[in-house]
Amino acid sequence: MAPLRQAAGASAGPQLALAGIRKVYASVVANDGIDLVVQPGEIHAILGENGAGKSTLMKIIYGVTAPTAGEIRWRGEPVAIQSPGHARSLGIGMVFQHFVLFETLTVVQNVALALPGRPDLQDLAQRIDAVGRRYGLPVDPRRLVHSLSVGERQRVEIIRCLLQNPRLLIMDEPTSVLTPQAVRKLFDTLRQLAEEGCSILYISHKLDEVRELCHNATVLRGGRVTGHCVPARETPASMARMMIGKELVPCRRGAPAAPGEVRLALRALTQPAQHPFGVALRDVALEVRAGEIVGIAGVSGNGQQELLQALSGESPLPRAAGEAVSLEGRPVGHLGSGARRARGLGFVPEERLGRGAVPAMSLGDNALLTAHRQGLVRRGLVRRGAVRAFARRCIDDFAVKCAGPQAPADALSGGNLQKFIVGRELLQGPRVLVAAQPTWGVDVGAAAFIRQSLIALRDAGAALLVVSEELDELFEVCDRIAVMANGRLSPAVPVQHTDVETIGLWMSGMWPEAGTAPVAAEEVRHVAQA
Ligand SMILES: Nc1ncnc2c1ncn2[C@@H]1O[C@H](COP(=O)(O)OP(=O)(O)OP(=O)(O)O)[C@@H](O)[C@H]1O
Repeated sequence: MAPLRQAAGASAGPQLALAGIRKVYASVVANDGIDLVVQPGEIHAILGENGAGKSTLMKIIYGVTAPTAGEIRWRGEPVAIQSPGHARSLGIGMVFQHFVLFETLTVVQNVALALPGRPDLQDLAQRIDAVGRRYGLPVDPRRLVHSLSVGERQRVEIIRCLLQNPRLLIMDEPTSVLTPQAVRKLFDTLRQLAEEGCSILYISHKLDEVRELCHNATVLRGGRVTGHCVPARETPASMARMMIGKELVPCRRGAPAAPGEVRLALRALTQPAQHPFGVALRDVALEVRAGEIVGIAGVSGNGQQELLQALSGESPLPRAAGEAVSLEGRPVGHLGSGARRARGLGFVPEERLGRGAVPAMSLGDNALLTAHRQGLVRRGLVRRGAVRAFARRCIDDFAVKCAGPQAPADALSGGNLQKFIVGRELLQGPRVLVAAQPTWGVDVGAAAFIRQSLIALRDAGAALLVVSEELDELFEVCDRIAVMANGRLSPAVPVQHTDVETIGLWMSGMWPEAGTAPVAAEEVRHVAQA
């Protein structure tokens, strides 16, 4: 662990001071009298369960939304931040969880769009190079964004902020899409920035990372500040306790039941890239049996999205050949998503707003979209009472914080909507469940609960395929793990025969071919270095 450093320039007076910040949405008090002080050079974590009010507070600081009451002091002066442009002019930058870059433009064109006036592109490219070198964020300004990895795209976002010389950088869940190596690099950059006096507000559910990086932390619960701590003096478990107000129950995975019959099979699934930036699937083969959870690891952008589309049948583009995907021995590759769901497939997509749920529709109507076979429709008529009751069960069983089944999906915090979508699929008792990033953006308590629910579904005899970028999560819930790299899928190996390091190395596409003995991490590294 990196040694705890004192925030640089802590004596210069606060960079940011919030007093009594309150934000009321129609039916929810999202922030309720929040006080927060951030010193120059301080890396300050904001911790809290899903729906605690973290994003709302950051949106207020970045001028996206106005507080209902309270005072913001920026470098000692009271200020009303009117817009993100105003925030940037003050020296406040924000890197959003979902990057906002134009894929068909180059790096330098993207950066130019965020700067005032019409900067000279050649001069700007040199400045990008210079900032990249200074902070260890190498990226070629002439490259098109679509050709960059997620880690490189994040570098572009950070460079874009740095070119505006921020005094405060807000980072919302910055590591959720990064490889462990990219996380190390990001932390080096953030520490360097802090040493130069830039303050950083850091939102994350990954408590071990918070412990390693952040000088101080403020804990929110129910829109209020409920605690402060120095993360280096805490454990992830003690911080989780502060966040959720009780002891975190670790996930328990008993011995797997002997797996039963093959429920989901992929056979020689090959398909060309479906758009210029897509990935071709090459000879993908996999079997998932009743009573087991198979995980698919890999860095995003290696064909996972294409694989998920081939599995769900959602893609409007030509589908796979029928026999390439089969459910319980019957070919379904040619069928659409409705027909597959009718055969017992449940699906939790990666993208919750837009794919997992229709933003403007109520939770009840969103439940109806995939669960209508659960007695919610009779003789072609929607049974409104049954719809409400089903949505209510999802809300209660999965502790979704919301105003009720009538709440629109886009009024929920990210983590709460994720819990609702997972609940909706699990409560249908699917025979096969395909789940992509099931705990993405979900707080530690809810993530443990979701993982336990996946294991319970396995123990009830379902076959589960979990696609996740979080290796720890895959090792916690899965019986076997495969790796996706460049459109190919490795053999699925039992978790007890592999480790995080080996799977991490397989992500570069180097794994032993089927039929040969599993290769240890040491050997793969040796080959990779040769
Ligand atoms: N536009 C909105 N309209 C109505 N309610 C909202 C809106 N945005 C947020 N809320 C509510 O405000 C509360 C706080 O949400 P916020 O997104 O700030 O939480 P969070 O701590 O960032 O959660 P997460 O970790 O899940 O992202 C939640 O109850 C949420 O439902």
